[in-house]
Amino acid sequence: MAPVAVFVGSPGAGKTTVGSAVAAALGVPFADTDELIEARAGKPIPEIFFDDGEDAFRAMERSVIADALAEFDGILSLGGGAILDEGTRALLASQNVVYLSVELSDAVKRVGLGSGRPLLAVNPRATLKYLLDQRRPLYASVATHTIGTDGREPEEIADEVAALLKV
Ligand SMILES: Nc1ncnc2c1ncn2[C@@H]1O[C@H](COP(=O)(O)OP(=O)(O)O)[C@@H](O)[C@H]1O
Ligand SMILES: O=C(O)C1=C[C@@H](OP(=O)(O)O)[C@@H](O)[C@H](O)C1
Ligand SMILES: [Mg+2]
Repeated sequence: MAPVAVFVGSPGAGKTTVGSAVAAALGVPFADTDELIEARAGKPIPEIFFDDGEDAFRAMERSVIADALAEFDGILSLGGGAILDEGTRALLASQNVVYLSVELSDAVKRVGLGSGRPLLAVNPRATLKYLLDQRRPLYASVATHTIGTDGREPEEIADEVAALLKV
């Protein structure tokens, strides 16, 4: 058993929103690793970062992703930083990976002032610029499909990805 597809991309790329819509369109289950991590840790992501630190979060993320890749048969959306971990990138090598790309301006608009992303709690625009510059090559290195999302509605993107995965 393995996921139908795994979604990667920056915070604000739409992994959670589009991944869930694609799962609904294909009639398969949806899971988001951020939710799986919160369930395993028994606390929200900002608390994990605050109490345990980013390294502990990444280790838990790698373990949750490894389990989901072995057991879960649906659409799996990852957190935006999952690909920073070399072990996680190695796990993705044999998977169908959809990279939702987004440029800075749309990413900033989408994450807005929303809470729940501890890395973007202070100066979100500058932080997102740094994250995007650092991570773009890593997203590209694990991607089997790259889908641009700038200026597009989630429904349109989900239709394109669902059609791609149906073939
Ligand atoms: N293509 C899009 N256009 C406009 N808003 C979007 C788009 N994709 C997602 N959003 C909105 O942006 C926010 C972040 O989306 P989310 O799916 O949580 O992204 P991610 O999981 O990649 O961080 C949500 O409020 C969502 O409704
Ligand atoms: O970019 C990151 O490092 C993170 C992105 C978040 O997921 P989203 O990309 O779904 O916002 C979440 O995993 C955590 O806050 C760390
Ligand atoms: Mg998400």
